[in-house]
Amino acid sequence: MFIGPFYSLVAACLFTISWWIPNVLLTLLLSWCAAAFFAVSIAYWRNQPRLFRKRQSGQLPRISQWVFAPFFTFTHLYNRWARKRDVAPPVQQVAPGLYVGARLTYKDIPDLQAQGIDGILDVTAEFESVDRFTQSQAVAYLSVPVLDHAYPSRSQLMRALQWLHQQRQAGHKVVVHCALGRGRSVMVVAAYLWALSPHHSLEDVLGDIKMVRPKAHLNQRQRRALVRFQQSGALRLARPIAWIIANPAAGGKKWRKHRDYIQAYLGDGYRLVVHQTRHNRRSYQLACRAVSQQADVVIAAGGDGTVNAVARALINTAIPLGVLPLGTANALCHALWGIKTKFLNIDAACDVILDGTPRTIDTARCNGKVALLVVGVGFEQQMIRHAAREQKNQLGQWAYLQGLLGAASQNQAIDLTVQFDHQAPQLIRTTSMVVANAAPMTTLLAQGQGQPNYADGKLDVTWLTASSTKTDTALSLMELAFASLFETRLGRFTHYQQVTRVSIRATSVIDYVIDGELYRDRKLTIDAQPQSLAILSPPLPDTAQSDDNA
Ligand SMILES: Nc1ncnc2c1ncn2[C@@H]1O[C@H](COP(=O)(O)OP(=O)(O)OP(=O)(O)O)[C@@H](O)[C@H]1O
Repeated sequence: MFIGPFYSLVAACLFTISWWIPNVLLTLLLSWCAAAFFAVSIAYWRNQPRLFRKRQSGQLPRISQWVFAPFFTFTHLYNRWARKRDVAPPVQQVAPGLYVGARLTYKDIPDLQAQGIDGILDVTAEFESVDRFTQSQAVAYLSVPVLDHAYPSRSQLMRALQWLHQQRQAGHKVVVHCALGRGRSVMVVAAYLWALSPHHSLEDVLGDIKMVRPKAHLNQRQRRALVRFQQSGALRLARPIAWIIANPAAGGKKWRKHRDYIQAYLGDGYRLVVHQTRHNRRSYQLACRAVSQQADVVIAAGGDGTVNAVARALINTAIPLGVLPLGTANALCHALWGIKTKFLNIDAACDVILDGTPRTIDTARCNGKVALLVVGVGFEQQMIRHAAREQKNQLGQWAYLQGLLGAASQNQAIDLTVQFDHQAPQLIRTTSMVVANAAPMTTLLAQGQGQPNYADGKLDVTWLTASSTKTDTALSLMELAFASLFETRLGRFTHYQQVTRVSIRATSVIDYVIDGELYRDRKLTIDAQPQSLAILSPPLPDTAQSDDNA
């Protein structure tokens, strides 16, 4: 998109000029302009309309008005110039009771009143609303701030559509306006008309708008975003239903602390049904109920145990899983979206659920139970046994490290008969065997060849050579750390194999762990379940370079 680079260039030019000007006052003035344009360019690069802090009332805070005054002055002057050149009326009806408009000023009020328009959907981020209009009881107003040439987020669009639909059903006449009534407003109106007639093509919908307003034009990014939203089911007129299944004990009782905030945040985009768990079986039962009642999204709020129990009910359904990482380690989120999820940011986690796109990942099945992360025998199981709830409440994620050190210092070897796929069974003496579907780098015992790929349809099996000395055990853990950091296997003390099925037997009962929960069985059979779980993930950045602006 050219707008971000354009404002960066303006900022760079202004900085350069300010550097050469001998007058201190002028230097300060130009530096201020440059800083304002630079900040705006960053907002454009990141598609972040929040920079201006436009309020729900449509007003811009005084501080924003001052800080970004050079930018606002520029946009006002450009808008006035462009509107003067425009021969088309600023507001035009494109469907019964639905209008597309340019930025509204006091001069437009008589026209709006004459047409009986009593609803305004303002999709500008950079202009204040006409307060006489928005503060009137008789006029419904909604601000959905979007940057010029950009497109709304999924949650913004869903909110806009639901509001538009409510207004239209209540018999209001509504104008959707942006700066010039060409791009942003057209995109929202097109989304609404497409939601009303989903069997039409986007070209049909845009064609209808263009018949009335020929200058209506979506740029490539807006078009692609609209198609993406339509394909992912975001163009709906009723608020989707999300079930939240929350574990109040997870992660040192984080749910209790953040519950109200989360409900208010997600309540913007979803009708919420909230349940608290008592144990994992209950989480699973609740998730099954959500599936049978056709929830649109089921959100697990807690740690990996809760996520696993909820996911179990969603495997091979079309209902996506949302995750609020309120547990201790939340290794799945770490594996899927990176280390940043370790530093809990409620807003970001909620945004993924509001704006995220469902992505399908593999899962595994072990003796009929679901594994999203790992099935572990030996050290992994002993580590989880050590990291009991009180430990996790006291030490947080350090409880797992303490557990691993405890297991490594005991260094207990076990004899397993293991069969990989259709190979002949082999006897393996080991201190740790981990079968991984997904595992972040912190799940050290699963890093035989670096982080497992959770979308390759395969399971990654890592095991350690049973060693008689603790030094060898320490070296094998270091070898895994190396593999994890450099995605390179040394293979001196550790072994690795990629399979789709593995069976493990022992002479006695096997203690094992699945995603942090402890189990016992005589024999384990673990199968890869390729592409079996849809999970809401952060939207992919729009990579397209071309932009033929609207
Ligand atoms: N209301 C509750 N009170 C106590 N325990 C609960 C409750 N609800 C669920 N549990 C138990 O909590 C465990 C799952 O915890 P979960 O994995 O979600 O959090 P965590 O252990 O803090 O995080 P992580 O697994 O990411 O480290 C399960 O054993 C489940 O039975």
